[in-house]
Amino acid sequence: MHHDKDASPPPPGPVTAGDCAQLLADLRGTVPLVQCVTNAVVTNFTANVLLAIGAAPAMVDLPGEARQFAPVASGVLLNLGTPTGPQREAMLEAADAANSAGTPWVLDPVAVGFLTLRTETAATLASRRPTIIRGNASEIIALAGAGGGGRGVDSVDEPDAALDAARSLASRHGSVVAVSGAVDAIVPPSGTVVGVANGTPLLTRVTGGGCALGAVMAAFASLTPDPLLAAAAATGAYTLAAEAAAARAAGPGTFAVHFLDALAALAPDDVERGLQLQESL
Ligand SMILES: Nc1ncnc2c1ncn2[C@@H]1O[C@H](COP(=O)(O)OP(=O)(O)OP(=O)(O)O)[C@@H](O)[C@H]1O
Ligand SMILES: Cc1ncsc1CCO
Repeated sequence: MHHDKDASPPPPGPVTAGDCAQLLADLRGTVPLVQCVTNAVVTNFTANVLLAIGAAPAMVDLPGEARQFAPVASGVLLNLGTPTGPQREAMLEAADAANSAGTPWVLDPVAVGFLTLRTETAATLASRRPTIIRGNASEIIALAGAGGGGRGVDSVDEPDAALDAARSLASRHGSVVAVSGAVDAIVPPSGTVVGVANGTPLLTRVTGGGCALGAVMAAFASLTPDPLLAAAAATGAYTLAAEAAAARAAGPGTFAVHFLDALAALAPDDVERGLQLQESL
């Protein structure tokens, strides 16, 4: 793709493609250590995605160990996909330990709404002020208390409908809220919403497409004090790699394999050239 810097329009908002590209370069230089308390379905995929992009995964999800690890981790992901009792305990202690140590952390409220246990746990975790809350439209609407949730782990709502819910969640908890969809919306506690228009529907045809993105956000959040930039840069790098993989894939199976290759091959320059940021959501 040809890109002429001089002919580019001015950056669309507080986040620029150049800032996102630089953050990917920083990630490669830093190799952030990401503690994941995540679901049984996506654990292996998530660890491989982190390794492929240039981070280091650690699936430390035992009570007692989770609080010990969070202060030494670069970033923490708490994902409620298959929330066993011990995992819920581990998440609560990891959130507290991360907050005490200043470790950024990401909450992914998978399938909240209809299911009481995870919904209550998600509300408790949200009140502990995650750095970033990441979910699909139905999850964000349900966590904000505005809807009943999706169909299992999948969204039945459009991201547009989730924008108001995301704004209210973001200001309530002081978190950046990232809503995934065809255009991902990244919503700060106050100020301008950033849209990332990159991506491919194939990301919704493999399990963990959203869950692994949460882990990548935790990696990026360790690199900057600006969680809006971190969430946008993570989403941009992730969805650009997905586009490259989709161009080579025959279907979901080969997509997943090509996706790991594309994450590893993605260069900061690809982000600078290919990122499609939007401001007016
Ligand atoms: N229609 C679409 N077109 C392009 N990309 C999409 C589309 N829907 C989702 N995506 C991308 O897929 C990724 C995962 O989003 P999705 O909404 O599927 O998450 P999720 O439902 O939480 O996933 P999961 O629970 O399976 O991990 C995001 O990066 C998003 O950009
Ligand atoms: C399929 C599934 N069920 C619980 S968690 C999960 C992974 C996608 O969120």
